[in-house]
Amino acid sequence: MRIGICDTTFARFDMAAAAIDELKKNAYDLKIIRETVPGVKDLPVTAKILIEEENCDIVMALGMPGPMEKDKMCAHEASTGLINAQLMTNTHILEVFVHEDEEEDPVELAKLAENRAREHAQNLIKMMYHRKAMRKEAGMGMREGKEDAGPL
Ligand SMILES: Cc1nc2c(=O)[nH]c(=O)nc-2n(C[C@H](O)[C@H](O)[C@H](O)CO)c1C
Repeated sequence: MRIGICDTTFARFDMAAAAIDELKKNAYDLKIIRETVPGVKDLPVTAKILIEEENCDIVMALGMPGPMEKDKMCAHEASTGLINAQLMTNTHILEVFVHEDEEEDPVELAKLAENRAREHAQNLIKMMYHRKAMRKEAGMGMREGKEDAGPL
């Protein structure tokens, strides 16, 4: 299994390291290919290159949009790009974004970034190895990085 990881220097936390650690703890036949780029708008092409040129079976794209309006616009553009890259390649790219203004306290923001990266890595494992486990969570209000919302 070849897993692509792309992340940014703009982010203020090394989410890729957390995701890679989580993947290695939960799966064994992994080859992880990591590319770091400046920011979220560089992630779509990087993910597509990981799929098409590095033959990755799935990709995690990790980034941190800043708090300004222009940052949120940037994140939206990046998300659209990531969706296009998935459709063009018929390959999942898990978008793992932590917005800098999701938490006031930098300690809490770091915890959120770590947890969200790890929980998306766990999702990747389920998607690639344990699809039944994913199915069991349908409609359960699952969230990554914070408390699950839970089912209605
Ligand atoms: C405004 C802006 N905001 C962000 C951001 O919030 N998070 C991020 O990761 N990158 C941002 N960037 C940089 C772009 O994503 C990209 O790196 C540059 O436009 C170079 O292609 C830009 C230009």
